[in-house]
Amino acid sequence: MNTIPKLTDVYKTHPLDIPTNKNLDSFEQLPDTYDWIQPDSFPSSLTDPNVSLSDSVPLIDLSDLPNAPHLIGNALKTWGVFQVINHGVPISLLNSMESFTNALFDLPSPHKLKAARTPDGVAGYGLPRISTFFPKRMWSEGFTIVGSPLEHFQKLWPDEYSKYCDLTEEYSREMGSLCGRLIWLALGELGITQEDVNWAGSNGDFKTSTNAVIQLNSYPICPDPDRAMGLGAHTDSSLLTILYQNNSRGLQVLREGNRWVMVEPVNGALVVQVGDLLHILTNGLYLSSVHQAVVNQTQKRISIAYFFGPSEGVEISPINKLVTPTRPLLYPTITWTEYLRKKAKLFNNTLSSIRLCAPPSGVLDINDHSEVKVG
Ligand SMILES: C=C1C[C@]23C[C@H]1CC[C@H]2[C@@]12CCC[C@@](C)(C(=O)O1)[C@H]2[C@@H]3C(=O)O
Ligand SMILES: O=C(O)CCC(=O)C(=O)O
Ligand SMILES: [Fe+2]
Repeated sequence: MNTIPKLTDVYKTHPLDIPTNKNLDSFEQLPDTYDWIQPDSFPSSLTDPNVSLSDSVPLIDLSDLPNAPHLIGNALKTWGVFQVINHGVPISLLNSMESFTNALFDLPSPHKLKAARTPDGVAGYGLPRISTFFPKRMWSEGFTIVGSPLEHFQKLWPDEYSKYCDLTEEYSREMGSLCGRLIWLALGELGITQEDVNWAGSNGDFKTSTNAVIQLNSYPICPDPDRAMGLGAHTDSSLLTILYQNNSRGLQVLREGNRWVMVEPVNGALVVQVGDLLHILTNGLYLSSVHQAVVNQTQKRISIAYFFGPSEGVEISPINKLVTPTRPLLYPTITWTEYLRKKAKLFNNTLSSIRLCAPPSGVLDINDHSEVKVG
């Protein structure tokens, strides 16, 4: 019998030793290794007067029925991202997670390194794996949680680990149920019902058929933010990602493949982004959001990403109903672990590498944007 590869084992075949950042707070000047010079070749609405400021990421009120589903469908077809309010996740829980995230990154460096991610592991403290695809260092640090964080939290907080375990568990539960709701609203807009998604579980609650990864990000104050980059341009591999960025700017999304738009923080709002697997599931109809995080000189920033994806054994392929003569099958069948393995090698070229035919117009080809110009 074949054993199904575990999410925590995806990088076993492709280990990478990524050095962690020095204490970034100690720099008064931007070291050359962090100088991206031109972070990207696209104009940004912050710096380029020709980029319209009215072009902003849709903000959707989830309690606005009957309009919300249609607004979500539109946002995901044209942007691949929206912000949501009245999402049902208690604000107090978001605040607690934020305090916890700050507490984690405020620990002294040698202490954080007790929970360092190993070269062949997924979970733990360190620079995100994608940093190896960029010639310069990213101005950030991260902590990845897959399954139970118990072992790592015991090392970080020998006395208080259990309250932090409970907190992340509650956060996962709330985010998971929000993701389930959002996925059905989004798929409903494409005429998809529960019968069309055989892996969603008997009552369509995705409970046993999904897996989640939580990524905590920290972006210390940067002495020269225009030359630095917090997290380089990428798409998420998930089905859906829910990002909490509280009141701090930094997240930018690529609009129509040619300009960066800042996702302006809205109190209590969550950012919802399409990941590569939902793009595959919808046969390219929903756009996988290309995004990056920039840094600033005035306040440190944290963000919390919740990646919602299918369980280890679940095979994702474009939903039959979304394959038509005018919209031929765009992607093959793939599991999350298989996809992550490919992504570890091909990064922003992964989607196009598995594509079965040329995409219809409207499907963003992130291929063209994977190259970061330095110098
Ligand atoms: C389940 C996931 C999702 C991962 C890989 C693996 C664990 C960590 C996630 C992130 C977190 C930071 C950005 C990203 C782009 C990265 O480098 O690591 C994400 C990546 C992905 O969405 O591809
Ligand atoms: O910090 C942010 O705003 C973006 C984080 C992100 O894109 C990620 O963790 O995948
Ligand atoms: Fe991301």
